Amino acid sequence: MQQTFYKYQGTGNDFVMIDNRQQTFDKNNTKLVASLCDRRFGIGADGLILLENHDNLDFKMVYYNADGNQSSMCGNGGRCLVAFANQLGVIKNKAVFEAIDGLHHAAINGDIVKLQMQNVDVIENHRQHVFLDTGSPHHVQFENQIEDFDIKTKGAKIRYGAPYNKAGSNVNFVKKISSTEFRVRTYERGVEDETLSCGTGVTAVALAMHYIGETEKNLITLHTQGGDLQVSFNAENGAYNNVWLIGPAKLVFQGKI
Ligand SMILES: N[C@@H](CCC[C@H](N)C(=O)O)C(=O)O
Repeated sequence: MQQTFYKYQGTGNDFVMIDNRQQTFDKNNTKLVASLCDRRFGIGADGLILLENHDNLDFKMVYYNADGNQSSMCGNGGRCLVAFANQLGVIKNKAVFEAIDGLHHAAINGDIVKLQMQNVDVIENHRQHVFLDTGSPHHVQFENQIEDFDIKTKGAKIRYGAPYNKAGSNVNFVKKISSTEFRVRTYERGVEDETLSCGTGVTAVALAMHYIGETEKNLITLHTQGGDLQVSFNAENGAYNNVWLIGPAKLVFQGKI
């Protein structure tokens, strides 16, 4: 049976979207997911997302990295899924859905999708980096030569090294532009390369920069390779709530597999 797929992107972080409300997709087929995400032999994407029915909420998000494995939360993917649900008529401009890290509220206005992220109350401030989990694990460190830097090699070394080892972490390199603007490049676990943008990654950078005193603002613009995102939050004694990831999410094309 042929299956319709949709390709979405959020600041260049791109995803294959499948409406799996009828449970027609072969969910445990890692090779199939990886082959659909392959940029030469497949559709090409950083990840694949299933939109599924939920008993009490608008829908459920099931996220796979480009390597074909289910993974932790994807912020840009969540924003793209909200745009997809809106396009399908599953929601009308507002959503509450379940992802692997819990419940998410979201709102869509034109191309702009606002996604509420999980509260963060544990942030590790190490000598050379900050580590936190914003739904996915993120290592954050400064890099002044950020424009001219081998993200893939340097990112992989950190991602596979101690203390992360096989389970790994996403790795974000940051340059401060001002107290409201930071430049970010991200090496993504499960893609095992730089992606043009990472939603949980820029969220981690915004909270980390506030936590270590690089900013006192609570609305931060993050410049990624694929465009600009914003993160807003409330800070209370080193803990963060009411965290929102804001930016564009767009349909690129659709087809049949
Ligand atoms: N692109 C993502 C992050 C996806 C999850 C990540 N690759 C992992 O396995 O931790 C985002 O926008 O948040």
